[in-house]
Amino acid sequence: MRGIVFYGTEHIRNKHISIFDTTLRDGEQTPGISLNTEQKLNIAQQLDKLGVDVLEAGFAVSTKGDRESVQAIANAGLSLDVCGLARVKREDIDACVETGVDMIHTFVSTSDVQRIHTINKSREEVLEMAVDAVEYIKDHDIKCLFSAMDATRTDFDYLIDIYKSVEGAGCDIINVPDTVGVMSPSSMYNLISDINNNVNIPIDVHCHNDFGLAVANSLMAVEAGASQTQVTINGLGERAGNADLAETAMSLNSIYGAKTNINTKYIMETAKMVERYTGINIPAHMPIVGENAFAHESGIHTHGVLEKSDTFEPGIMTPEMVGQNRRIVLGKHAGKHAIKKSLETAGIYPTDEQLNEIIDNIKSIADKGKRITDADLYTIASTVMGKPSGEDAIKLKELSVMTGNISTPTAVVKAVIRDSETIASNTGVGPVDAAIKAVEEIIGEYATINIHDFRIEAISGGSDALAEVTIGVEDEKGKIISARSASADIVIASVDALITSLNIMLKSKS
Ligand SMILES: CC(=O)SCCNC(=O)CCNC(=O)[C@H](O)C(C)(C)COP(=O)(O)OP(=O)(O)OC[C@H]1O[C@@H](n2cnc3c(N)ncnc32)[C@H](O)[C@@H]1OP(=O)(O)O
Ligand SMILES: CC(C)C(=O)C(=O)O
Ligand SMILES: [Mg+2]
Repeated sequence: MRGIVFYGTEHIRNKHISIFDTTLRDGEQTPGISLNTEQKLNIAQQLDKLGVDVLEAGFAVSTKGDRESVQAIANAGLSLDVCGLARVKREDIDACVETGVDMIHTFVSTSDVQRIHTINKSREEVLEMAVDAVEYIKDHDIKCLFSAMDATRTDFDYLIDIYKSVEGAGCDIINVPDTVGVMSPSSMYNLISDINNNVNIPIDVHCHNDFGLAVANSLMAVEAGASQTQVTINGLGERAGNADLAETAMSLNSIYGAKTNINTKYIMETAKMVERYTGINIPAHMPIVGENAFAHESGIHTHGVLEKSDTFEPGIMTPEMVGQNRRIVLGKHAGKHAIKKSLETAGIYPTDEQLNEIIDNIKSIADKGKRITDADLYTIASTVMGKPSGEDAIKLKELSVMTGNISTPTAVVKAVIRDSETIASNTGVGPVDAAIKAVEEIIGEYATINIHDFRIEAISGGSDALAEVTIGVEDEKGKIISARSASADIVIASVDALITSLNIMLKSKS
């Protein structure tokens, strides 16, 4: 049942749209990001697995490192086309050619504001430079993509002049960049339709997100006839970034019914890899890949979702399709259906009266602004139901850490696990990391630790503040088990929260 989603866009249905990923070029232009060759190669291999058609690997002339990365990716035997960026300069094009790329993306400013204030050339000179660059690329028998930079602020007649000239010079595909993200969706539709009426080669679009319209503008460009869109993982890129790959590809796939080569089940894994390498966190509410994209807390929603997920999810896009998990979160807005289900999943069956008391307890904790962890839920339930929650499998006996400016942070953990005493030590980037790794070491044969989230908050002010740590550990089935602990010692709070969630995990396994 697709409701009204195809209304007026039937012409895109089943049309193949090529996905051009520029995470390693425009994405890396995000202020503060620099990826090394190994990271770029790993991302390139992941993007190949994801099914991207063209990958812009970098700007070869810009640094030695970029040249090496582009070369390594071009020679990695990937199935996608590897593209390198070049100004309309032979030196830049030569640098790309030497790396062995399949495609060269050459660009020049065409808007008056950029032409006058950045390259200081007349319109005629820019046109000549563009044609010369395209001819030079084609002399090397390499696919050529030409971008009229700042196309969306360029005089239309001149823009058409330049696109027709590069087409005449043998260019394979033209790109229409909305370099500073100023288009509205309907203006983008009209512009691409008009360009499409004037050229006979494929059209690609590159939209920036200054007004949050990058994905909408890319989709309108496709509606108007563009056959390729430029995107980045997690929407990275200059300023507010570029159109996000996941949002663009999933909209094309699920809303329009268009065809892309994207293997959507790898979307989440790719987003997480790029998050890890770049250090730019994915916001919780980001569509598709955000932690909350398929999470439900409100009672009315969770009740519906537990009955049938389509009630409060798009339905045409499920978490499974994109490698995500659906989560039911307990908190201020939770209702009895969700709380009952969460307890039943752990084998806890309260009476209606007990359930009401558990709900009251949860709501009063949540009203104080606290998150409800699994550990809170089970503690409340065992108190209300008067049943001990069972013996913990892991009992911490000793924890010691050594840290300082000249010593590597090291932790030693001693614990009794299912009646046998174990001791382990490990090092880390800080004392908390070292302690968590030492726990990982002792627990190794019983469970795999996959920490999904980790939050530290100071409860009071001052250097003697209580640190509150909330930890979420993912089990083998993708279920996240959360627990919280507070202590004046941040390492003790972290280890305690971790061991509490592991004990819940082990109880549910036995
Ligand atoms: C919208 C975009 O994303 S475009 C891509 C932007 N990406 C980057 O700039 C990242 C990598 N860039 C770099 O490492 C450097 O800017 C380089 C190596 C390319 C050039 O560095 P520099 O020679 O130090 O010049 P600088 O960056 O200060 O200025 C840009 C130069 O390129 C020229 N230029 C800019 N665009 C073009 C173009 N498309 N074609 C030809 N020349 C161009 C400018 O006129 C200026 O030349 P000038 O030095 O003769 O005045
Ligand atoms: C190089 C070009 C396509 C670019 O990144 C832009 O115009 O934003
Ligand atoms: Mg850009």
